[in-house]
Amino acid sequence: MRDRIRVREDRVLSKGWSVLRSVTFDYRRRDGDWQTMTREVYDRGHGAVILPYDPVRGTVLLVSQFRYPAYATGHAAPLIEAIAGLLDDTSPEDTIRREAEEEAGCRIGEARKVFEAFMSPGSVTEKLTFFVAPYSAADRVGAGGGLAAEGEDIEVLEPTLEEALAMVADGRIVDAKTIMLLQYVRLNSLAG
Ligand SMILES: Nc1nc2c(ncn2[C@@H]2O[C@H](COP(=O)(O)OP(=O)(O)O[C@H]3O[C@H](CO)[C@@H](O)[C@H](O)[C@@H]3O)[C@@H](O)[C@H]2O)c(=O)[nH]1
Ligand SMILES: [Mg+2]
Repeated sequence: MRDRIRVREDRVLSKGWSVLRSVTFDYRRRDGDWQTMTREVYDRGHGAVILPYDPVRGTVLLVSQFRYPAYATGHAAPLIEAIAGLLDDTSPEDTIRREAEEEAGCRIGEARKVFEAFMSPGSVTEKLTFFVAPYSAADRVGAGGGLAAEGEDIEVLEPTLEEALAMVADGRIVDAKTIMLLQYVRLNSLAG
């Protein structure tokens, strides 16, 4: 694609927690014609996400937390999600270990990377790296809850995989990364 894209202007519209740019570029269509377009691009870095599953008890570890952007669209309940975090200059593997301890008080042993995915590629640069890992009750070494100083107020949930999939079906789980990992664990028969 590189010979089909010429960036004309790259302008920062907003630089706060994240960076919002407006990029104007020429794009050579498949039929050879050039077209100029402008796209807003939201950059908040990359992230990583993990779903710990207990192969013996058939449970998964999830977290529940208030998400203002979801609330603003009318989703009043806290979001039930897989454990996730922004990379903050660390590798995806180190990030999911740190986040599993901080958010869910869970020590992660061997984690398996299962795929990477852009979650909203029309406007958001973020790519998520997805992991699963077996855990047992003995790996729950802390209370979790997240970092209160950063505004995190996280509840740890431990449903069975069946219960979690039922929550996807009835709309109690509406977070894409979480649905993807629950389905991965089901498709690969990892948690019963
Ligand atoms: N001050 C401030 N803090 C923010 C802002 N946005 C996020 N934060 C804080 O930054 C921290 C980010 O926490 P992480 O656990 O590292 O990230 P996350 O919010 O859980 O993000 C994960 O889930 C997202 C949603 O699915 C993913 O987009 C992301 O990649 C990651 O996987 C939280 O304390 C959050 O409150 C902001 O605009 N301003
Ligand atoms: Mg998080």
